[in-house]
Amino acid sequence: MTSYLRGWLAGTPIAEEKPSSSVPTLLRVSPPPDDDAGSATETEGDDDAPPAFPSLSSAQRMRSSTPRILTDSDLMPPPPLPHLAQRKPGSVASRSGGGTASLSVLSTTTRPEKPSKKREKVALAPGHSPLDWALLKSSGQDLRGVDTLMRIPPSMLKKHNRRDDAWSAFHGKVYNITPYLAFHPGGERELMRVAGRDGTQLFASTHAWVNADFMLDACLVGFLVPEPSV
Ligand code: HEM
Repeated sequence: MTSYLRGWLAGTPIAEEKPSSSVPTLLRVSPPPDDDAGSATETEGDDDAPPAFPSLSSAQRMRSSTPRILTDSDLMPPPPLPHLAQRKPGSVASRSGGGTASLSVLSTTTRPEKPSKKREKVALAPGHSPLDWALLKSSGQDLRGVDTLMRIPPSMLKKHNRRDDAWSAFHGKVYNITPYLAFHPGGERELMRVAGRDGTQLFASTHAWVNADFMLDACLVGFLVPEPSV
C-alpha cells in the first residue's frame, strides 16, 4: 500500500501488487491522469509536491465560482404594488379584478376592544398586607365571634350586614368578614357588597383564583342551610 501511495505521488505507474493466495483478483488502480503533465511550471523534479486536487480540469472545479456578494435588491423583496400598499387593516379588499393576481385580506388584523369594568387596586393601610392577615389568622385571636359553628339560613345571614358585624356565604360556608375588611386588596366597599348574603357568584366573577376557604378559615361561623319550612 505504501508503495502504491509513493508511486501515485510520484506520478509513476504502479506496479501491480502480487495478489495473495487468499485474494483471487485485485483491480489495477492507477493515479488520475496529470492534467499538466507537460507543463514546465508544474512540479518537475519535486517528488513531494501533492497533485492538484480537484484536478485542474475537473467538472467540480469548473462548477465552483467565486461567491457573489448579495445586493440589497437580492435580499429584500420589491415593495408591494401601490394599490395593495394603500390597504387599511381590517378593510376587505375588492376582488373586482378577479383572477389569481388578487390577494384576499384577512379581516383579523384588529379586534374591537371589549368594554371592561376597571378593577381598582386599593391602597391598604399600613399593617394590613396579605402577610399581616396571615399573621393575624395564625395568632390564635378569635376572628369568628361565635362559640360554636352554626347552621345558618339566609334569614339569619341577612341580619349580619353591618360593617362591625358582617357575615357572608361562599360555597356554602358562612364567614365573619368583619376582621378581613381592612385587609381585602379590593377594598372594604367591594367586600361589603356581599355582607349579609351569599357572595359566591360575585366572588367567582371577580377573582375565581383566590382561595376564600384558605383566606378565611379562621373566620368560619357556620354553614348555609335552606330556610326551614314553617
Ligand atoms: C371574603 C371573600 C374575599 C376574599 C378572601 C377576597 C380576597 C381577595 C384577594 C386575595 C385579592 C387580591 C387578588 C390578586 O391580587 O390577585 C382580592 C382583590 C380584589 N377583590 Fe376580593 N376577596 C373577597 C371577596 C370579594 C368580593 C365579594 C368582591 C366584590 C366585588 C371582591 C372584589 C375584589 C376586587 C375588586 C379586587 C381588586 C382587584 C384585583 O386584584 O384584580 N372581593 N380579593
